[in-house]
Amino acid sequence: MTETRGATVAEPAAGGAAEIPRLGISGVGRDFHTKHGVTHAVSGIDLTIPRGEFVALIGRSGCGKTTVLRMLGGLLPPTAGTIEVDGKSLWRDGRVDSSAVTKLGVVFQEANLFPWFSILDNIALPLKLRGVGKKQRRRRATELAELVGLTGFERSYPRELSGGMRQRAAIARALSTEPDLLLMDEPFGALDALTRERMNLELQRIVQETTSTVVFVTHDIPEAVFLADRVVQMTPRPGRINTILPVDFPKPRDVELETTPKFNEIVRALRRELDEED
Ligand SMILES: Nc1ncnc2c1ncn2[C@@H]1O[C@H](COP(=O)(O)OP(=O)(O)OP(=O)(O)O)[C@@H](O)[C@H]1O
Repeated sequence: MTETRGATVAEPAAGGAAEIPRLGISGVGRDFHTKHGVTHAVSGIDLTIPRGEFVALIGRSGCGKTTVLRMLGGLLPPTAGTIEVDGKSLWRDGRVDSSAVTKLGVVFQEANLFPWFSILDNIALPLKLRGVGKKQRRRRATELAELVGLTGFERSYPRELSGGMRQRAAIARALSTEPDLLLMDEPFGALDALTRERMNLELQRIVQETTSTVVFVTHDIPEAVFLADRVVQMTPRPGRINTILPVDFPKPRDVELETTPKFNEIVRALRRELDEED
């Protein structure tokens, strides 16, 4: 296990050739101008994420995690730096490149399903918006419902499902367009501990089956260590990267991992970093 402070970790290139990373973040910052003055929410973020990597973003409330995710998701333009998806700029002159944004899937804390659509229609909605024919999108949505363990609930409505099931439907919807990059902001934050543990296992399986690259925001340090290949810890005012911690436990990981001394040592090391901010 190596530790890197405030640095970009260069990725080893396969076969010696320089591989274009899935995500290249360079010098990214975001200021907010309000009537009370300027908030430097995020500053000098450098991070390179290769294909297939799972990166967890942790840090105290207000350190800029959501701001970073919104910039990566094409929802908020950076005021400094560049973001590249597969080597292509996501933002140009404050405007998002629509061809780059099609490579992204986003899941938030709230599932945000449409209550008047069935689960199948919710999952298929992004495909409908892209003009995919009814038969094809229903077939794909049915496959995705199976992938996230919702077979048998395709005709149900969101209100008839539990919070965990709704979140699984939201993940299936985000995956429907086969995104190259899945961005998740506290997706399991509203769930009880047991459901959250189950969702972590499910997410791990789904990510392995779809070979997705993931940026996952969480407050929960054990959750971050359980899921991630690297944990990126941010500090506030302005939000910066403080530590990048590789987590090299083999995958798939089992919940038993959380009882091992090495797992707890990593969790404690990250907690210490957060405590040092006080
Ligand atoms: N639209 C906005 N206008 C003004 N300030 C903002 C805006 N959005 C975020 N901020 C400020 O930017 C900083 C970072 O906020 P952000 O929501 O990204 O933090 P966070 O780490 O995601 O917090 P939490 O863990 O509580 O969700 C905060 O100081 C916040 O007040």
